[in-house]
Amino acid sequence: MNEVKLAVLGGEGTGKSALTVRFLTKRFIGEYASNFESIYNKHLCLEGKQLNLEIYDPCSEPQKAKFSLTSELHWADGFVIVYDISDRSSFAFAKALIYRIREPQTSHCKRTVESAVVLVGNKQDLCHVREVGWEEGQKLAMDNRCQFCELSAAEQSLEVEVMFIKIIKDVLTNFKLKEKRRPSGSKSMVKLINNVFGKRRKSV
Ligand SMILES: Nc1nc2c(ncn2[C@@H]2O[C@H](COP(=O)(O)OP(=O)(O)OP(=O)(O)O)[C@@H](O)[C@H]2O)c(=O)[nH]1
Repeated sequence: MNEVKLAVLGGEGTGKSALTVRFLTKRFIGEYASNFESIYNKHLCLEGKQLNLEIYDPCSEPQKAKFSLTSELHWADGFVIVYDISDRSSFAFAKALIYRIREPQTSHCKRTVESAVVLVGNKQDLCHVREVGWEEGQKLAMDNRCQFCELSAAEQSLEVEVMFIKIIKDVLTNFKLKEKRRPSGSKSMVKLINNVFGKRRKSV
């Protein structure tokens, strides 16, 4: 069975827990205890395949967090990067997170395929006090090979579900790509021997 690990990251109060809980329970709960981190488990069936999903929702107080960003980056197969469209500083924070994920040392140390990332502009219901334009979010995402959407965890259950399902599918696609790129032990050895000796024989 496939194991998919997602980390939901972003600035304080952007709605990370609201999005996660909305996806898992279809409910919006106004306030969440934010002084502890959680890893949620969900069993899913996607396109006829069973998978085990883990979603990491971090703690906003760094001194209480068990993970450092570095370990989150290594743990997760995909990232949901959240900002609040009514809070410009949260967009700057999201940008820094995306740069960190896409930084060569991070993306290449154990990965043969780039991580799946979706940038989410949350609290779209607050668009009357918007500080970050839709185009800005879209551009940041495009420039860094991320998916992008704006939505409201408070008001849009379906959109939240679609966003999570999309990123999970992207992760599964990456798993397949990684599988293809991995040289499969004995087969590649046979290929190598054939190439070397095959060519020599031809030239004799
Ligand atoms: N208007 C509006 N408020 C939202 C939305 N999503 C979350 N909130 C509110 O934003 C506040 C923070 O939401 P959380 O889900 O706790 O955000 P968080 O990013 O997990 O917070 P920390 O863990 O403290 O960083 C809460 O008061 C939520 O009710 C949304 O889509 N619209």
